Formats: sequence, structure tokens, C-alpha cells
Amino acid sequence: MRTTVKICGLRRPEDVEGLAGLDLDAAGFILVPGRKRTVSMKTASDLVKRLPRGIASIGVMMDPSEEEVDRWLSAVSFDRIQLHGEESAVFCRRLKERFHLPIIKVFHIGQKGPVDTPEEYAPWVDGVLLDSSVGDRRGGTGRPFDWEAIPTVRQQWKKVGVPVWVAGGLHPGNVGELLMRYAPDGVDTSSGVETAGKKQRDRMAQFVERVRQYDRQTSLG
Ligand SMILES: O=C(O)c1ccccc1NCC(=O)[C@H](O)[C@H](O)COP(=O)(O)O
Repeated sequence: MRTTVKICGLRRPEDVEGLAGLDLDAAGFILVPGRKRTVSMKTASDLVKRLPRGIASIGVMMDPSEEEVDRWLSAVSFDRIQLHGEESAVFCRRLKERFHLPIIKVFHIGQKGPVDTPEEYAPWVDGVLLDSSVGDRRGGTGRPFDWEAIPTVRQQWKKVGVPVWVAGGLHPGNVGELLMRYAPDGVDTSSGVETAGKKQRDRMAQFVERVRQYDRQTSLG
């Protein structure tokens, strides 16, 4: 089985150039105002145009209004949107019906426990991303959550046919263990492939390669 791999928080032309030749599925751009990896509309538009062919662009937003989503999608050709806040199933439905794009909905583990109503989200979301939160801070924390929570949450979403990706403090040194223990449908990293706040080509390549190595082992086994 092929694991979906996403690298998030790209913000410089050299970050995107560093993806050339990597067997990567998706690249995320932070549209949340005031965060250290936030990109402007112009930068997002330029970077998305430079993405190597075959890598899906994901616009990451947190509790946006429908109008904000409309402004972003009118300016930048994102392939998918990631909702990183408290967006309701009703809101996901409104976005889906209006914009017809795949939606990745993030849930923060440890904050409230499993979502009570995955079946309400299921028709409107194309994937769920489990991430950590540190105090009030969400997204790009560089910290793993308690992985023991994964099987229960994954089972919940599996029942309604929604793939589950895992994020939060992943890096080339721990992603193999995550995959071997919990086999999520996808993995996502940001801080773990940076040094001094900048994406590093070698760390991004190691991350992707570690995942593909796991994929090869499991498809042989
Ligand atoms: O990366 C950010 O700075 C960020 C800020 C605000 C909302 C979301 C953000 N990141 C979204 C992601 O999908 C990250 O890859 C995910 O949170 C994991 O980050 P990390 O723990 O740094 O690997």
C-alpha cells in the first residue's frame, strides 16, 4: 500500500525547488495569518505554480469564513484545502458544495478526544489529519501527540470510509516507527524537516525515502 506523504509549511522558492525528484504526494502552504510559516497570496500563488508535477497543493486555513476561502481559491489554484481549526461538519459541507475541492479536516488529539460524530463529517471530507496541540497553539508545533490514541480514532474513521493521516513532531528518525506500529494512511511533517526554521532538502528526502522504504517492505511482505 502506498502511504500518502505531505510536507507542510513551504514558504520560499528554494523550499519548493527542493521537492524536485522526491516521491511526494502533497505540499502544504500556511494561509493562517500571523504564523511563522504564513505565506502571502502572491507568494502562495508563485510557489504553487513552481511545484513539481504530481505534487498536490494544499492551502491550510484555520476557521476561515466562506468569503476568505473564496478569496484564496480565486487567487491560487490549490488542489485541496486543509481546515486546521474548529470547523463544523455543516461548514465542511458548505465548502464542499460551493468549491468542489477535496477537504482535509484536522482534529487535535488530546484536546477533546475522538470526535463524537464522524458520520456527520464523512460525506464532506476526503481525509482526516490527526495533529498535536500545545496549549492554545495548533499546527506546526513540532511535538508528537500520544500515539496510543491512533487505533481508536482510526477505527472510528475507517467505519465511515475516511482515510486518516498523522502529523505532529514527525521527522525522518521517528516516521518509520509510527508507520510500523500504526500504519496510518498518510503522514505529514513540517518542523521535522527544517533546521533553524528553514526546510532542508536532505531532511525532506530522508523523510520521504523512509516512508517509501516502509511501503516497499509492506508490499513485499
Ligand atoms: O506549520 C505551521 O506553522 C502551521 C500553522 C498553523 C496551522 C497549521 C500549521 N501546520 C499544518 C500542518 O499540516 C503541519 O504539517 C502539522 O501541523 C505538523 O507540524 P509539525 O509538528 O511541525 O511537523
